[in-house]
Amino acid sequence: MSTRTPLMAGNWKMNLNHLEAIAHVQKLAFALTDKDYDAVEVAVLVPFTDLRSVQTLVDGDKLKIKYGAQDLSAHDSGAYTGEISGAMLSKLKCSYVAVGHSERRQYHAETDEVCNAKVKAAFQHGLTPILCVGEELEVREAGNAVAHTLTQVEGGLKDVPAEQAETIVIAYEPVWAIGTGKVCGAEDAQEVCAAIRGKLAELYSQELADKVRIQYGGSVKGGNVAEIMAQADIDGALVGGASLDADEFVKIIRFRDQ
Ligand SMILES: O=C[C@H](O)COP(=O)(O)O
Repeated sequence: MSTRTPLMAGNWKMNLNHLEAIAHVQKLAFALTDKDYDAVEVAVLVPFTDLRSVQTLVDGDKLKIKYGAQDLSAHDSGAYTGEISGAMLSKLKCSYVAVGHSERRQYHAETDEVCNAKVKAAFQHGLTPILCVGEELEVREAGNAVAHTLTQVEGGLKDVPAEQAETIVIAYEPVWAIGTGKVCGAEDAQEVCAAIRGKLAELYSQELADKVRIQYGGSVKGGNVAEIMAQADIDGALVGGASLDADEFVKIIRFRDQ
């Protein structure tokens, strides 16, 4: 049986200002119990402008909710207007940072090379990257979902040493299932997640592959999370829309009760 602790991460995307963020995290914290935290790791990936507020709340109330950002710069510092470095996120005690979310790849032209540089920057600053991968609809329809996704995994991990790679989180998010209400069938998601684990074994070792947490993302809700989490190679969810509703996100965290 897997010893991987499930990671349920809410990606708020560009939602909730710093005041709304406090209210939302307080609501989550009020609902969650030690039993929840013993079974599942809970994280929120928030807009940069929310980080300080969330940090203050988490620190002040000694909350067990982890937090992080949705992107970081590949650079450490310098003339990169509008960018936020890994060092800055680390200073705010972020645990996680998403890298290569499909919305970054699509709207900001992030390539596998850029994602690879960001994965390295995250590790360099003590952050755990959540590397997002997944195919567009036409790629799936052409039968190339696995090959496409594995290319992204390999590209994102290029020259990343094993001692870092073993702590990465990979989120498999088929682009056509994001925010559309169309969930990837649990068996289809398992097929790709198993292939990702196989690729990690090929690139590193089976022992390392067995340690890495692989999330599924794409229209996850309380009503479908149990079936997704029942798959052998799925170790959590990266949740967009449903994470903005505290009650729904709590249901996802309590997937064993659904
Ligand atoms: O990062 C989260 C994913 O993009 C999934 O978003 P969604 O749950 O709204 O489909």
